[in-house]
Amino acid sequence: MPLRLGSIRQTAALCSTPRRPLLVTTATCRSRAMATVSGQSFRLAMIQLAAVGDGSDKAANLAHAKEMVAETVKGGKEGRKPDVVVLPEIFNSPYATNMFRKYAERIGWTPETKDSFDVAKTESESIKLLSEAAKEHGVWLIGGSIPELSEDDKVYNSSPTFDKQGNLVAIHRKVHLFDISIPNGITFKESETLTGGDWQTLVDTEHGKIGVGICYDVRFPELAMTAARKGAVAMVYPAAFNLTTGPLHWDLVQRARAIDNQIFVAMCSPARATSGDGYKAWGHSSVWDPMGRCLEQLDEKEGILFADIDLDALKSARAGIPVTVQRRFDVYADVSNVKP
Ligand SMILES: O=C(O)CCC(=O)C(=O)O
Repeated sequence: MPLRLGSIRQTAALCSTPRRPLLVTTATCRSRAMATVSGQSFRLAMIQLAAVGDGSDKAANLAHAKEMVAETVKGGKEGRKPDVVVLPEIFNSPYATNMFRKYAERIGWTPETKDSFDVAKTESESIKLLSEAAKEHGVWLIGGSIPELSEDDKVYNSSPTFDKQGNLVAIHRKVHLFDISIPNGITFKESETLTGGDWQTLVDTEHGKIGVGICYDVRFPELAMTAARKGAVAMVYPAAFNLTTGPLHWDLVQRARAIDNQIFVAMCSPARATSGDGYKAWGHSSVWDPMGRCLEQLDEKEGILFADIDLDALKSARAGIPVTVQRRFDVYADVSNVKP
């Protein structure tokens, strides 16, 4: 009998790179499409956050996230403050299709109005809290994801990114909804209550462009490929795989996106719930380098992961295996459709 999970979702590193300063690499593809990789190496931290209790108390989840961001900026054992901090998918609400609307918040940000967006005026308590955390600690914050209620009354699974001053610079609305049914495994249908987003998210930081996707988005190679072709040095996915597809695919999809595109790939999961009949996340938040090596990975428990994103690794991966200049668009189509 397939497990039906329509209703609820909710420290230790297993596998380790020195930092280097500025790098500018130019990669050319045969005939067209040039991607310029530039930026500074940086330290990434991901918080594998545990839901508080059964995950239903939004205020408690938010307070815990705030506490964990404050802990993370202390920089772990090495005491080195991260530049970019990431939270997991749907961290302020249970992960359940019938809960999203109840927990959804009006944010009021759109790509068109982003320059006039004022955090102080948003109705969203989660956005206010995350913005304050980013500003207080002076870090980039990819704020996991939260259910968002749009002006036209649709609900999205949305990942907000804040700069070091606390400005909300991007929102990625999960593009590919998690609708799957695996016999004797898991059935989940986000489209019961969610709408898919309709833009790609690339965040310009002083460290380089970072692409943001959410969980199931990782299964669509085109999203990562086009981000890389537009110059992204990393794809970061707040995520929450499950106990069926996690052991099979979690590592593989990240390695595949990393190797194919010669970029860093990171996925940040919630910690696995230890009780209750709610969604059980795979955990295992991890970071992979452009050669497909695991830089750091957690187990299933709550924890904080730190990884150095050394942009020289992009240069050497692309020099050693120069697929970026070996493509044969005279033989097959350039499906990325990214123009130089
Ligand atoms: O792709 C998968 O196996 C899991 C995806 C997922 O859990 C999600 O999109 O929330």
